[in-house]
Amino acid sequence: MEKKEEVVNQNGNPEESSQTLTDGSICGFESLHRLLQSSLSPQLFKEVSRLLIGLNCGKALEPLEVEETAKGLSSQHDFDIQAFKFNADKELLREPRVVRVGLIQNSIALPTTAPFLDQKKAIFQKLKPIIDAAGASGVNILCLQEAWMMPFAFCTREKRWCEFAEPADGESTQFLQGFARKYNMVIVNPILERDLKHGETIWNTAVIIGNNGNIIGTHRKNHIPRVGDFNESTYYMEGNTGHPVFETAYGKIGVNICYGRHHPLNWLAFGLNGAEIVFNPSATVGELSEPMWPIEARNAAIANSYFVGSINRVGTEVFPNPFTSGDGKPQHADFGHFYGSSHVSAPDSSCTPSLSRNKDGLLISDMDLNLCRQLKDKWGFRMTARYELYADMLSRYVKPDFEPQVISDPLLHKNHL
Ligand SMILES: NC(=O)NCCC(=O)O
Repeated sequence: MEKKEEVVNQNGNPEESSQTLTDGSICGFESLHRLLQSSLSPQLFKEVSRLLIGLNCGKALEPLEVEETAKGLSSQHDFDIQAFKFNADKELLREPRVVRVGLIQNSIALPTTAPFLDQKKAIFQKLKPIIDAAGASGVNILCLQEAWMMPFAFCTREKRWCEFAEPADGESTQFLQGFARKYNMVIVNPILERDLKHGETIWNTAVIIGNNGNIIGTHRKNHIPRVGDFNESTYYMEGNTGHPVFETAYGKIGVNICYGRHHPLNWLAFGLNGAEIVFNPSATVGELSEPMWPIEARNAAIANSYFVGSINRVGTEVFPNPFTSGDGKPQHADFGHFYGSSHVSAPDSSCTPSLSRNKDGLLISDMDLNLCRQLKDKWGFRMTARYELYADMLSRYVKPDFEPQVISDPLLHKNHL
């Protein structure tokens, strides 16, 4: 993205103009990475990048050439494509296990006032060329954003948005099954699920579609936000599927849906079940969580010796009726800006630059899954974790008679005067 005309304050620093607020950019740049690249000398940028996004096998992450058909689709349909390669060290007894992973971030396609069926169809249409670009690029595992098949209406608390919920084998899954077969691709399909066999209850679910177009299984979001406008508990309950890891043709994958990323034990459980890649399909806004976004994902990748694919939707979704969330803020009709910034984090603490903050995009990453075990061997986190200490602590903590282990200074309340 081109740098926009900059508004500069008296100290010579760029100032937030109304333009930067409304177009979702950072002072006219599509991402922090691009801002730094454009503002620093090449030498300084290299050094800042080393610290900010780390090194993979001692080197800056390798960019990959984007495939021609995919390039054509991206310019025709106005979405970004970026591609990178995570290497692992060469091993003597194992061949490299390189998997190509795709993440898609997007805005909704029609205003939230349009008829629901039109909105849904328009999102499907919008996604089609982006998924085709992933397929043409040879992506093996593709993940979409949280509840990609609808506007993220959970701020409103209006029940009519429940109409978007669909069975795990419903329309969205059927739509994606075609691509899975066509491109021999595993697809992670995060939807608002209606469970027909259990009284039509609603869940926030990821359906895992195998590369033969079959449904391998589902995972339901474990942790539900009750923060700011994220009134999601109005719509669905805490998941009942545990922390499944799905063994696919291309690797063992788990899905930690959105707000679950704030819970280290949630990440841990997917790791203990053997995940090599954990996807974090999300919907979150700048004002609430942007500084946490890159840190939590990278920390999870490091602590659990797996790759993390973080995806966030893009844009500002305005709803027909204003709402409040009991936080004293004036009534408003949107969540704020969904800041995109999808990226991949690796167990060696490297990560890709983020996709744009304000544009649809496809991020492609080749990852040698051998890196997971190499990092386990190097750092030994699994071996030094002392799980038994924490199992004991937690089993005591969940009992009603738990007493925190606090040793007070006996002189704490003594009057020294
Ligand atoms: N969708 C969702 O869980 N959003 C919560 C906001 C956040 O965790 O940043």
